[in-house]
Amino acid sequence: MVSTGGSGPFGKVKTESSDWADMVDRFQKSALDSRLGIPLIYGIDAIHGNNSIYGATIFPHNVGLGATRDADLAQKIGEATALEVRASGIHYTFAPCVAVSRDPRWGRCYESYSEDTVIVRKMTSIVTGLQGQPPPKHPKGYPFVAGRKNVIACAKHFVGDGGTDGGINEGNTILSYEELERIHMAPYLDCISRGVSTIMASYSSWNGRKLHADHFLLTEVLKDKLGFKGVVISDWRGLDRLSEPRGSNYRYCISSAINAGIDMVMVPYRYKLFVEDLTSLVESGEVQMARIDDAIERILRVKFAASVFEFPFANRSLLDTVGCKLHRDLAREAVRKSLVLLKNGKDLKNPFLPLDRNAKRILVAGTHANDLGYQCGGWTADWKGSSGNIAIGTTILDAIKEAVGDETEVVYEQYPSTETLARRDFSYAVVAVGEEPYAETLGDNSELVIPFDGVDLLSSVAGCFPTLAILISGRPLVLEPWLLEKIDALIAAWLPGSEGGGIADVVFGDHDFEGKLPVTWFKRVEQLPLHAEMNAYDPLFSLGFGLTCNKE
Ligand SMILES: OC[C@@H]1[C@@H](O)[C@H](O)[C@@H](O)c2nc(CNc3ccccc3)cn21
Repeated sequence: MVSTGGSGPFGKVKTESSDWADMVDRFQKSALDSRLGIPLIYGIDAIHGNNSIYGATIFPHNVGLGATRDADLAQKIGEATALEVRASGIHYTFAPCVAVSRDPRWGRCYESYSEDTVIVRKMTSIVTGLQGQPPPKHPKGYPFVAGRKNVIACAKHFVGDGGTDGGINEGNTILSYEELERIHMAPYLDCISRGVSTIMASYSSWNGRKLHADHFLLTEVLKDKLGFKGVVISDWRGLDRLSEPRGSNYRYCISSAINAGIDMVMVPYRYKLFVEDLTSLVESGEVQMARIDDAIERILRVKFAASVFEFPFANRSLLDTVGCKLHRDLAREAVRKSLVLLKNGKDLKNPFLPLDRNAKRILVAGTHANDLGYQCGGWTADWKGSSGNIAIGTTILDAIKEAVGDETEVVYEQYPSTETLARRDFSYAVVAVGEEPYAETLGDNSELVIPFDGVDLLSSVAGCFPTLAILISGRPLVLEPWLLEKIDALIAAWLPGSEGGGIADVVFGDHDFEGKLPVTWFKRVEQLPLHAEMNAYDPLFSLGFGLTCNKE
């Protein structure tokens, strides 16, 4: 069973882990009472913590983790996420996304660790965190889940989801097989070596062929050549997208996908029709029983590996791990390490950061200074996320207030008034601007400008006071030279999640900046796609760029 887009226990807005455990266990009891008594697995998109559940630790989205390049950190985040997911009775997360995002216009770029395959490959360590470390002699290609504190993982979306033409979500990746293998397929070999239990097919196409119906890539390459012995799962209504109009000729769609190598299908609505049609296809011989046997064998293999036969129900002893200090401290460390310092002072001899925590009076402003939903981004609480107190955590404003000295006055105005801008008694200003949360195609964007009049806000404040700009976004956005000149310092904070304290830790000098750009920062959208492998590479900030505060 699958929860997507915020679906969960009925009747509750801020559902908690125990509510989910109650719900999943009820479904599980029905499964065990069925004819064969085979336990179900319950899946959810726990992609930056157990992000659908209120009170869960919300980690930075993958683009921020890519800026850390820290494989050990990613593994620890996987371990923490697995605990919080199992506490809610859920066995399976549709994570990690190992897309190699080659164009920031893509609405899912923040789910990708990097435009650089090497960085994405490094961050697949999260699979080991989620599932556990396979023993040395574990057979290659076979799924592995260590125990009740681990979850079934899902590498997605196979293959080339981040390489579509124009960054169009669910679009077409136009590459030779060699380029597809080198750029987009490489991280899957690492996931398979780590014992990943499932791999999700991409909605996108390769050279005009839909991945969900591509026998060559799903079976001949993934299963035969790479030896993957886990489950290939479809995306949500991925089969419906195999025909036009979407969902028509469903029997043909089912036949194409199952024969291509899809083993498990996400059918949220028309599941009865699915069962009828597939049964009919097997009876007619259009789908061979051997294909069904292969799919069932893989599904049972994952369920046995995940010990759901032995332990089908929620492990409620883990409930006290949800949002615990250990996990929040880990998330705060991840935030610290993800921040990329793009500008520090109007000349190198006068660095602007770290800020004076004992300044007399500071102004905090901007749409993203006091909005937990904005700093968490999409796939938080529900599918596309939202503004407001949708999680438990610390906003940038909260963090600044906690970090400054007792004598320091913090004045907060989302949009500073003319009276405030006319004052001359602020030591400096911190202005947080950025994108509103988005998911999938809703995030496709070819302008990539800072929304909510963020540029005007930055300009008006920086025209009055020394100003640190913090950009909360899933990707690089347009930064005009005049604006860069006007502000005193600039941090790319990506989508940091619940622990805004990590930003204050670095801004006030308790820790230095470590983050390096995981993606190219373009000058103009007309340059796109623009990545470090290209000959004509003229970015505003290169892949790997990032300043530090210390002199050496
Ligand atoms: O949530 C399940 C999957 C997810 O794992 C995939 O990465 C993603 O491509 C995906 N998209 C949908 C469809 N999105 C949706 C959003 C709100 C309500 C219903 C469906 C589901 N899923």
